[in-house]
Amino acid sequence: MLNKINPQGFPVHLPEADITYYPNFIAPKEATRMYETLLKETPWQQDDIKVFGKVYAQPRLTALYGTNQKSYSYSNIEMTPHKLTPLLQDLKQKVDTICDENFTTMLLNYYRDGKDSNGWHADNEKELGTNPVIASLSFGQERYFHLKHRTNKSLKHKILLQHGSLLLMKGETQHKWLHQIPKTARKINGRINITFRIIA
Ligand SMILES: O=C(O)CCC(=O)C(=O)O
Ligand SMILES: [Fe+2]
Repeated sequence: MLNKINPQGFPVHLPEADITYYPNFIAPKEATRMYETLLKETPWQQDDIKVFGKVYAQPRLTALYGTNQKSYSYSNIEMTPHKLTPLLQDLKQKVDTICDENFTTMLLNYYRDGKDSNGWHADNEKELGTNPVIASLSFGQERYFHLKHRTNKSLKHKILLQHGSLLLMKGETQHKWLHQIPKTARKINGRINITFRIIA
């Protein structure tokens, strides 16, 4: 199945970041088949998160998968990984190949509609090590991915993450920049995103 990826990537030119966007990483028809499978076979969960001492239901559904049993913690949530499905193994192989990495951990996010979102953050948890490599695969509804520099407020950027695309962030990106998927008032369909991470 490794022939099915399109390795054409475009650098996203931002200071103190190392980001590449592969708009057609997976062909649309195959990406649609994958979306349907992920939607159906994933044990989606909705966790509570604590923000400034108040408890909220996270505005999206998630699931964690891993090649090891190492848990992943963020926003006071600790997740233990499920074993990879055949589809996730295939996707990991494709993403490992293009990134020249050996990812261990996949965090799946399901944004059911425009009210689901992911607030400003960086993927800089200590289990990811320094300068973590994060690869992000998108399926379904296109959503904007916003980036803002942590200290230079004039530096911001947005990327429309299309169906079947891959976004690769590495180097100092997580230390210097924050990212989010904002809510939208538009009436939109669901989107599934998979971030590939390495937890040693
Ligand atoms: O949904 C996305 O594209 C981003 C997900 C994300 O930033 C994360 O899971 O850390
Ligand atoms: Fe993130």
